[in-house]
Amino acid sequence: MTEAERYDAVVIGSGEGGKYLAWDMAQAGQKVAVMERRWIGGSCPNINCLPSKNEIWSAGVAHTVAHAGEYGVVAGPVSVDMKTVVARKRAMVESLVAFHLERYEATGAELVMGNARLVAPGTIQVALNDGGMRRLATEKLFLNLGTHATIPPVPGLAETRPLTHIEALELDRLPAHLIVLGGGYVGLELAQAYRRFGSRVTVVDRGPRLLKREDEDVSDEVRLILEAEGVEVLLSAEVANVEGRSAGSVRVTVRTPDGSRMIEGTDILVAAGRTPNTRGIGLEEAGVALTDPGTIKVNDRLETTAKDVWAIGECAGSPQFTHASLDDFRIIRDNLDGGDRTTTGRLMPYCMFIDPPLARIGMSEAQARANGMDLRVVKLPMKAVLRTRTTSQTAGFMKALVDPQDRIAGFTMIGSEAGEVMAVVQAAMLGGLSYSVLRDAVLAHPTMAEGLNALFGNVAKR
Ligand SMILES: Cc1cc2nc3c(=O)[nH]c(=O)nc-3n(C[C@H](O)[C@H](O)[C@H](O)COP(=O)(O)OP(=O)(O)OC[C@H]3O[C@@H](n4cnc5c(N)ncnc54)[C@H](O)[C@@H]3O)c2cc1C
Ligand SMILES: NC(=O)c1ccc[n+]([C@@H]2O[C@H](COP(=O)([O-])OP(=O)(O)OC[C@H]3O[C@@H](n4cnc5c(N)ncnc54)[C@H](O)[C@@H]3O)[C@@H](O)[C@H]2O)c1
Repeated sequence: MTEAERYDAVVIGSGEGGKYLAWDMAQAGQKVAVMERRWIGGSCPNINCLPSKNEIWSAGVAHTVAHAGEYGVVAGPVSVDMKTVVARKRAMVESLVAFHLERYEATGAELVMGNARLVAPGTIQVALNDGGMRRLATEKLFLNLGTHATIPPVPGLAETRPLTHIEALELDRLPAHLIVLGGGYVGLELAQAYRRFGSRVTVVDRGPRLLKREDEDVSDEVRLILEAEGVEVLLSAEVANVEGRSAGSVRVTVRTPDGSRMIEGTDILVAAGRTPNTRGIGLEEAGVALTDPGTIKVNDRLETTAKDVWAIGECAGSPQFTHASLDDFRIIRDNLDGGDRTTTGRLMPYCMFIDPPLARIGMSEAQARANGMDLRVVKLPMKAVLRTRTTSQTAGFMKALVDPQDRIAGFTMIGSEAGEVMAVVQAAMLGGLSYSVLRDAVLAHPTMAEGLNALFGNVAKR
């Protein structure tokens, strides 16, 4: 066996947090290597966030053009060329990969393309993609392994060769009837996009409502928005079996409270949650314990059960967002620098990119009530925000929770520009400001954020 090459730090997986950590440590003069088996820069730029938002934007353009007449603009019949949709996305991904390669070059972090596994504590073996093997020994090890789409153990499902988000974002043809298994983030974003491209779309979820982490009024509004565009939504629908072949003909038998039903489609997309990439790579043998769902066991400083081994992002059970993985990097970096930062209590915003988008920061109303919190809840329909009258985007609402000390405990918005408006509220929350600051701020007219004046104007005084 060849002697291991020595490194100060090795990162397995070039996801968001891992690559920033590698670049940061390498720039500080350390000898750092990043092992990546496929996606240079991780999932976000290659197969997840940015490719999906790219194609969702194309779908939005199709929708706008199809509805141009409502705005007095005369356009001809609309058709979508999926080959061009995918080509635009691929060009973006290529440019992002090039950007990442430049960062590796500039920082001096070494990118090693291959499949890595731990063969002993602190020793990693990489099966190189272009053949051969390398062994690296490291002082510090960072695991940024990510997750992959879960294929639920539904009889016949795997045999249909279902699409996951990866293949769905590479489709250069339009499915005639796309069945989407799972009404969460991935399922709903892609369901609306494919509906806008021109597919018939049916979403099947076993839960009694969409987006179970959100309040019921939020789930109901999202469902109304999607159904208004012709997306069929089947809830409390347990999938009994699936037959056929995706990209051809699939038959999905579902059991609902109203009895069994068969849905026939041409393609099936599985969007039923994620499974960590933590099995079979020697983690437990090297003292890195896993939790029951297979995420890496970490404390609130993202330290694993093994000495000098940290975990980052989805494989560490962090919230499944790119910005969470990025913040994991900051926590580890600052603690290595003598700081004392933890993941406890961090504010984690998110935005689901259906149109109009759903954004949330802080608590939901249901969470607050379950915690017995004494909160004032205020709501404002988006049609009360005058900007929406100018754009005809009146669907949705804003909702805020205000605590007894007049601080904002949570904010949810379904509406145009929701992610941007949420950032304003987030800044107020981070600053510990009273809700009255947003109620009384002079906000530019007519903007979506201007609605915050009226929303917080509804808070009853104590
Ligand atoms: C369709 C979709 C859309 C999304 N959209 C958004 C969004 O809009 N906004 C948002 O915030 N989040 C979004 N997410 C979630 C987001 O993409 C992830 O939370 C984010 O990319 C963080 O990932 P990570 O850092 O944990 O790991 P990843 O970025 O997944 O990186 C892990 C890397 O490790 C590599 N790897 C794993 N095992 C090995 C091994 N043994 N050897 C070598 N390499 C290995 C993998 O190839 C991968 O590149 C979306 C997810 C999906 C599925
Ligand atoms: N815009 C964003 O930030 C964005 C976009 C996409 C994904 N993501 C992240 O990725 C994560 C994973 O997304 P996801 O959509 O795969 O998971 P999810 O957890 O959001 O939704 C999965 C859905 O599938 C349903 N489901 C599971 N098994 C089923 C079965 N056998 N039959 C019918 N329904 C079933 C669940 O009830 C749930 O509603 C999200 O939680 C999110 O954190 C974020």
